[in-house]
Amino acid sequence: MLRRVLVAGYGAVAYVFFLVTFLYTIGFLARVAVPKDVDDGPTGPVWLALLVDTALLTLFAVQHSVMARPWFKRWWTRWVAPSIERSTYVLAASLAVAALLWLWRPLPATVWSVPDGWLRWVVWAGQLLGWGLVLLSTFQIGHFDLFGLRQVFARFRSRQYAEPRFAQPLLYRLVRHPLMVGFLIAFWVTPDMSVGRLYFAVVASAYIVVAVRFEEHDLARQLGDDYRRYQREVPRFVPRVPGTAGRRRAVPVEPR
Ligand SMILES: C[S@@+](CC[C@H](N)C(=O)[O-])C[C@H]1O[C@@H](n2cnc3c(N)ncnc32)[C@H](O)[C@@H]1O
Repeated sequence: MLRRVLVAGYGAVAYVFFLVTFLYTIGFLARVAVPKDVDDGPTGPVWLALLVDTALLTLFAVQHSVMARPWFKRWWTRWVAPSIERSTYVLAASLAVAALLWLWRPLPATVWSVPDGWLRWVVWAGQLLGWGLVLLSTFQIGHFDLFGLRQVFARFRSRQYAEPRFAQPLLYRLVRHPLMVGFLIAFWVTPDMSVGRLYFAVVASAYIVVAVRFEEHDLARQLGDDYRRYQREVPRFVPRVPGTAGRRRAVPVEPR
């Protein structure tokens, strides 16, 4: 019983830590309601800021991509119980984000700034829409599975955990990566773009473009022709314009 309580507690702590870093990231990029944002921090030579920021972004990218690979999961679940595998991944990812938020070095020179007025509010709304899309997408494919909570609570209740099926809810019929589209919108749609924030947006976007290829490679291996058909039917990031020749309905995909 104690072990099951500890597992559930560990999952809950990992989830809360994720929520805190996620909300902080929104404030960090928006420069709202956080003590240290993307344009704050120790100043110094540009080369040092670029070096530190690149190292922080690389740490996140390597952690996120390596730990998500099936071969890595097979390897480390020899030591880490499968019920806390996802929570540990979430904890590691949140630690990498926390390090980035804490140690990020600013390059505050302005690239663009939208003057006060209605357009500025429209741009803010666009950024909020991006974050909303991120959150909504997680719920479409199983928010509590993605962040490890269902796994630890299945263990707590001594139930067998079943991975969610490969789903094609609304957003996933429009594009294959709505969650990443949400991030791209949140990173780029901003009324105030500094050099440091632009560097963050460029590197993070490049990482997203590479990371989804790894994810698709794994999904194609798991689901075979069904996934390859889904790739043909549904665009990666940009929805098709209704009425264009390429528009077709997505086909059902077998469960994972
Ligand atoms: C962080 S989520 C990102 C999902 C997707 N790349 C996106 O941007 O919306 C990554 C996890 O989602 C899973 N996944 C991707 N597409 C899915 C779908 N249509 N249904 C269920 N799970 C999916 C992947 O297997 C992976 O474990």
